[in-house]
Amino acid sequence: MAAPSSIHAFEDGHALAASLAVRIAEDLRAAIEARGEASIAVSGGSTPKRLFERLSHETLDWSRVTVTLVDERWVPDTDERSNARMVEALLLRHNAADAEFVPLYVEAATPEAGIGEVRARVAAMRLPLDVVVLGMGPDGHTASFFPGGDRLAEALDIANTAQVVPMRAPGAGEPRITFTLPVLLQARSLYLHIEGPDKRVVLEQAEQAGSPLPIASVLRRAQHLEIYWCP
Ligand SMILES: O=C1O[C@H](COP(=O)(O)O)[C@@H](O)[C@H](O)[C@H]1O
Repeated sequence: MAAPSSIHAFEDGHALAASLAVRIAEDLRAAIEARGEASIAVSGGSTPKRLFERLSHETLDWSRVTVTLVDERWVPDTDERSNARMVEALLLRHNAADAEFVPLYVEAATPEAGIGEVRARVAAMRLPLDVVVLGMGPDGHTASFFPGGDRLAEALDIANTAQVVPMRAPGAGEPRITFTLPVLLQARSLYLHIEGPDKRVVLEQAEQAGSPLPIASVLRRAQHLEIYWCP
């Protein structure tokens, strides 16, 4: 692997979530101290649930924090598949209820039709993001960088100036929208949160030279990546 990365292994998901929540809260407090505000982009899927629960109890000035997602499924937040729905249900409550949320879904039939509005939302955010927490699917996708994605090359292009792009892929279910790799890599703190032995195997495959797995692009390009894992 070309990029420096650190792996933090925990005995279970509870210990991992407790530790990562403390770490993220430190990052957010430091950003508020330095710039008066903080931003975080989190992943969807099932893995971050415990993390969101722990993070929502962290004590910091959440009214100065903007929360968004690294990617979204093109469904409204009334849909069980919505990543925003999970963030709203598990993260934006308790102490974190005061945070501002910037969803990546807008009311449009397709991500291609809604991309202009989403880009305007994202343009209103101060970049770089302070914290990005990536996940990874068993197929090696991260954010919505799916194997076989119709815009995968565009999304992974380090020279791409677009901040978000639509994405469709055989393994993605519904159409998606995703932050591009350059935006995610610019984060001041970049984490990868994965759980389970199968995902550790996928990670090891991605670490092999020339791996075509989308997560391998993150491993190769990240200036510094903190990997949080438990069996
Ligand atoms: O669809 C998605 O999947 C990945 C991984 O999800 P998990 O359920 O295996 O934890 C997630 O990182 C991504 O944000 C999400 O849109």
